[in-house]
Amino acid sequence: MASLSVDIAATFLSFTSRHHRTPLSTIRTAVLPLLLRPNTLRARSLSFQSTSGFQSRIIAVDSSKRHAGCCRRFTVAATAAAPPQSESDDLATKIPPDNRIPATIITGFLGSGKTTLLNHILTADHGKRIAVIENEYGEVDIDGSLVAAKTTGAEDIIMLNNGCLCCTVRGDLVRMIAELVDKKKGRFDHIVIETTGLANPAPIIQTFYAEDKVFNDVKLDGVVTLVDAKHACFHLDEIKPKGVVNEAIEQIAYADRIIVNKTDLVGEPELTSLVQRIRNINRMAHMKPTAFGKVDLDYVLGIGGFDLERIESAVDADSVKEDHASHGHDHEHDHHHHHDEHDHKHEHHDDHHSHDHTHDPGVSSVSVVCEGSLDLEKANMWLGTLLMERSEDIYRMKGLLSVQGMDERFVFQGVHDIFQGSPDRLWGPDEPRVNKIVFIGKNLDKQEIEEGFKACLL
Ligand SMILES: Nc1nc2c(ncn2[C@@H]2O[C@H](COP(=O)(O)OP(=O)(O)OP(=O)(O)O)[C@@H](O)[C@H]2O)c(=O)[nH]1
Repeated sequence: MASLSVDIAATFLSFTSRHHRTPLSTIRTAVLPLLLRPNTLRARSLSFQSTSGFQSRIIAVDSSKRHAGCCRRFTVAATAAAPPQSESDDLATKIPPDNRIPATIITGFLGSGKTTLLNHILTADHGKRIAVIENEYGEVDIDGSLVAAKTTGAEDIIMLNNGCLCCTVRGDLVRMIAELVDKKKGRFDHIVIETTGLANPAPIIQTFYAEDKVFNDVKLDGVVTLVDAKHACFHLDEIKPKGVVNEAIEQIAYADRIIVNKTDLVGEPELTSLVQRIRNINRMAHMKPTAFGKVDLDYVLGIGGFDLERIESAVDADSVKEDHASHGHDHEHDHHHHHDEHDHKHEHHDDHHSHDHTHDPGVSSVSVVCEGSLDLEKANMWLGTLLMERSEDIYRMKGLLSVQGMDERFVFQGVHDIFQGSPDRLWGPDEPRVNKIVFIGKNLDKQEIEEGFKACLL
């Protein structure tokens, strides 16, 4: 398994070093398939090798077809002239220039304030025309929950009812985005997707890469997670049966922006401890405490959380970005809102009263910052093997690397088995070649990651 992984990473990174003068806008992205299941090894291996003459490519795995071992391939615009290398090249397509419509995922546990934030976005004066996709269970009182949206003219409000985006409704999401784009392109500037409180964001994120209908027209701008300052610890502490995810933790782990909401209901010590706890899970996200979802709009829209061009700010692990300025204790509202007030019926919905204050989320951030240049082969071996063996546990990753022989910085980001990397700007003549990587995931061993990474340095 390791050698295949090495092939994949080596092909990719070697490529980038050969074409290091290609501007980022031309070679924007490559997504490598990391192999999760032995029965998919062969298919993906063959398809990858058949593209080895290409300048860059995307290979995206449709996770809904993972069991069947299916994979699809795209090639980048810059490679359009390359002749087909194999039968499967008829699936080749171009990466569009990045004027795709941005989409923001708003997630957060039940009652954390997602709709409140959405209403704030829709009523704020930002001049953007926003299409909203709502994912709710059962009958939805659209009049009640999105009054502001209706009256202030969200371009479209589409309901995805009776299911969770993380499972049955994903196909519907793809269809709805495709339909929006087909019928209303030009009439809206941004898509906002509000998930149910019990959704795991990963499959929704993957939809933006694995589904070409979506990928060609829409780019994921970011994941915004609402955290209920009053009840979050309760949910984070919840022990789930083996193999069942704690959605509250996952929603934090995948976030680009975390809004710690309902600060009017807690005191400073409670908030400080929650903020620290969130920070332990996700060191990359920006975090802002507030009440009633009141944040600046540019905090949640246009954040470029998946843009390679913006990796640097995310991997700057030392810059912990809490903004206490907006911590509003001046609100006197007493909306004691508990998740039990919701009557969502879903198979993931466990008995919230059974928690026992054990605190072992197992999800954390690990960052490594070190100066030096990486040996390409060793780095390939290490990264390839890590992703091969641990991609299910690695929720998000971002990195900025100095590779021996490359004049540019190499930036990458990923979500599980989706990996994107590209040369970035040139290193400055006197600029220290500092590598920075951050992984957010389950059961990460900081020492092992740090030692493994440092062993790749020359
Ligand atoms: N006190 C207080 N109440 C809030 C705040 N933000 C939202 N609420 C209230 O909390 C309740 C739930 O807010 P919603 O915006 O509906 O939360 P949600 O995440 O969309 O809820 P679900 O979709 O049911 O998961 C509503 O009654 C809001 O008015 C806040 O900052 N402070």
